[in-house]
Amino acid sequence: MAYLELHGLEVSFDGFKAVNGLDLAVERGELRCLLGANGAGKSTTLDLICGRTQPTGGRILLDGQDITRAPEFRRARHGVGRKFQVPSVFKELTVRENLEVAQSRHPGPARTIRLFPGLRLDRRIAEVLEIVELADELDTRAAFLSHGKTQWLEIAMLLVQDSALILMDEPTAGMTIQETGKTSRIFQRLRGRHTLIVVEHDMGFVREIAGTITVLHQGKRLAEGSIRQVENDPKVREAYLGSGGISHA
Ligand SMILES: Nc1ncnc2c1ncn2[C@@H]1O[C@H](COP(=O)(O)OP(=O)(O)OP(=O)(O)O)[C@@H](O)[C@H]1O
Repeated sequence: MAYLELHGLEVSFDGFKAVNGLDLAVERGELRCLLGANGAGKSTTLDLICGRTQPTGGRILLDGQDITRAPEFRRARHGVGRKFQVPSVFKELTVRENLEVAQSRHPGPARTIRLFPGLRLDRRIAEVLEIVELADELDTRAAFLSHGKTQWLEIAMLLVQDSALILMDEPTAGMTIQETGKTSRIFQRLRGRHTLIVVEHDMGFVREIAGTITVLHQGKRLAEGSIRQVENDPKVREAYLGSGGISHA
């Protein structure tokens, strides 16, 4: 049994099936990319997994437990974390304060380390700051962070909550090439420690990070495999016909 399983998942908005019998299996520690043309159902799939949208059919199993009807807050307690395109950091708080607030929502054992006299930092926060390369911004107010750093802070907020399954919608949108490169390094560090499902249009980024890619089309799984396999899949080529192919999605 895979860590996350979707079986015949379905959601209908006024009769329109945005997700239409979707089957998906993601192993623990995997980094899975979801691709598909506009309107294919990618964001809606993330909404269904995190509980923001209730399905009209099918089942969602997380670590063997049926969470199909579980409310969003309970899924968050089970370790489902969602990062949206618009960051939800507290602009008036510093990086450190944002992480402390995030952690206080899901407190783990208190593990503090001494940085220098008088300043103690939770060990997990210190680890996460290294992962997202924000250790130098500890006392910077979030309002003054660049776009990329704000996105990494939000990822860090999910990490300090020990989210086991992290869902991200276009994490590199609006980033510079350098920021995208750094995001790819961050994701490589997360691989194996967290399970990630990433909706992304930037194919250069997908090439750098992806193991297995799932291509959605009209709310269903159209293809799955390595980047080479999906790029060469005739069904994928046909679905992207007119849009310049998957590399230009
Ligand atoms: N709450 C809603 N009510 C009605 N229709 C919706 C709702 N949410 C999504 N849809 C429709 O469902 C379809 C799938 O939308 P979704 O946002 O999941 O696509 P997507 O693959 O993420 O596309 P994009 O790449 O453009 O973000 C679209 O046709 C969209 O208009």
